[in-house]
Amino acid sequence: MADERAGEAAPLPFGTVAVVGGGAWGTALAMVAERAGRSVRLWIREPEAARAAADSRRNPFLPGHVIPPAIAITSRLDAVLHGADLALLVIPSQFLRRVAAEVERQLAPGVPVLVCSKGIEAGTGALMTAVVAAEMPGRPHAVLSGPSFADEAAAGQPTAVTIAVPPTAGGIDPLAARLAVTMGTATFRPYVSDDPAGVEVGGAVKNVLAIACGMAAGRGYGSNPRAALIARGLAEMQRLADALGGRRDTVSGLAGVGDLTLTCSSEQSRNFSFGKALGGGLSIEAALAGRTAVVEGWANARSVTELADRLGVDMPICATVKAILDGGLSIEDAIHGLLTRPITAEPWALAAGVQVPHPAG
Ligand SMILES: NC(=O)c1ccc[n+]([C@@H]2O[C@H](COP(=O)([O-])OP(=O)(O)OC[C@H]3O[C@@H](n4cnc5c(N)ncnc54)[C@H](O)[C@@H]3O)[C@@H](O)[C@H]2O)c1
Ligand SMILES: O=P(O)(O)OC[C@H](O)CO
Repeated sequence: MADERAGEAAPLPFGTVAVVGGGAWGTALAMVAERAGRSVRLWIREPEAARAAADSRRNPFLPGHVIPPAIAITSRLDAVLHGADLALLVIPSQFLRRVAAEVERQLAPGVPVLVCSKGIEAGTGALMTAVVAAEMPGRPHAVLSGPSFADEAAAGQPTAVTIAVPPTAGGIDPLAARLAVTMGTATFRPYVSDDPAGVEVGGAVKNVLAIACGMAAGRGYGSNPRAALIARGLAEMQRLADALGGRRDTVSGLAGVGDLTLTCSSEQSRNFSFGKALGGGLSIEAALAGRTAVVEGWANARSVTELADRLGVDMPICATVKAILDGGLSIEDAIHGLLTRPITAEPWALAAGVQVPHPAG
């Protein structure tokens, strides 16, 4: 049988990539793009840190890695964006709006942006692509998410992610394939999707659930509670994705189950280790002390829960993490509260319309 794709031109990669955000993930993605053969510039916000990284080829946010000399590093946003034909936005979720607005003023019209932040904005409840759509009206955009510790991606360990572009009438927008070939290498494999909402919900909610798993580990709990939090957390992701117009099935993929299992089961996760410190008895201040790296789940426990409340979506684990972080609930009371909720059925049974018998008394 003839290959239906025979004769189709392969998507062309973008040649010059501006990476806006010089934390661990921005630096790792700059290294991935350089490895893929792109001309790469990296924007580090703090001038002194940018100068030091340009000289030493090291970034304290991503210790243990040497940044290839071919990657230009500067704190001048105009220099990074000038002549770029793709910009990656790799900014902590609560700062993305301001940076996106600044990039919009300096980036040539029509140049696409790939959002690599994970989170939901506090106050507005906006997904990261909604923030970009608002601050960069009409600009083509996509989101990259999935199970990807910066350290391992920078080291060239096999990593798979999802790149999602808003749907078009004709299937997956060709921009997704162009972005995939721009970033893809034999060790970094993007899959494409037309469901940014589903992908983004996975990336935002897993941060909160990783804090919950960390808290359980810090309390000395073993594998049963962690598996329960992962599986029931997935149900919360599915409900939120659904309510935001995404697909439940998307959260079964890399950006949902993939990232959830990664961050909920590894001490490498900043969210998990923050939760573990709290579970071990540290105060929030003590658990955050000395950290320069972002703990997205801390702000996102609130933004996810507020969004869920507004949409009428039941997300008891995320709400519990928020209540603990707000200081109103002890971890013991939280666990008791989650385990003694009214009996319910698993999500597929509920989706099939199964009636749940209420316990007597
Ligand atoms: N680190 C990872 O392994 C990883 C992997 C995938 C996705 N992400 C996501 O990437 C995003 C960036 O995280 P990271 O790990 O690169 O950050 P990081 O914790 O390594 O570094 C913090 C970053 O925040 C920047 N920053 C601090 N204050 C700022 C402000 N007011 N305005 C703009 N920027 C400010 C700093 O310059 C620095 O680049 C997050 O949404 C994170 O969830 C991280
Ligand atoms: O270290 P964390 O918890 O911020 O997780 C990093 C990445 O999001 C993992 O995919």
